[in-house]
Amino acid sequence: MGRHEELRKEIDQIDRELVQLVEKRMKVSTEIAEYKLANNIPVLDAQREKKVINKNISYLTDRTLDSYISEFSKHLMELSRRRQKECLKQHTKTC
Ligand SMILES: C=C(O[C@@H]1C=C(C(=O)O)C=C[C@H]1O)C(=O)O
Repeated sequence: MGRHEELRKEIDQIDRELVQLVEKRMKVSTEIAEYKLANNIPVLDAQREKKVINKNISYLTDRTLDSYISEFSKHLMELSRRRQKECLKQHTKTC
């Protein structure tokens, strides 16, 4: 196997793990949505999102990746909120 192929295999394995973790995160987010619905709490919590971004950046060892992780976290939470809203709207068993 050439080096390119070898590295792509590595990326594929990382993506598999990432997808599994994103799925897990989305499920927890959905549970939070249920709690919010029951307790009349809005989906967006801007303060919490700032903390999540800073926390995630702090996990990095490579400081040159700060802005990427900041952006990644923002995207992730945007999707998480979208999923929460979708679940609250439909309120089906799929969520
Ligand atoms: C999951 C929550 O809902 C929203 C999504 C967040 C996330 O995906 O981490 C964080 C804050 C909220 O805007 C939460 O309130 O914890």
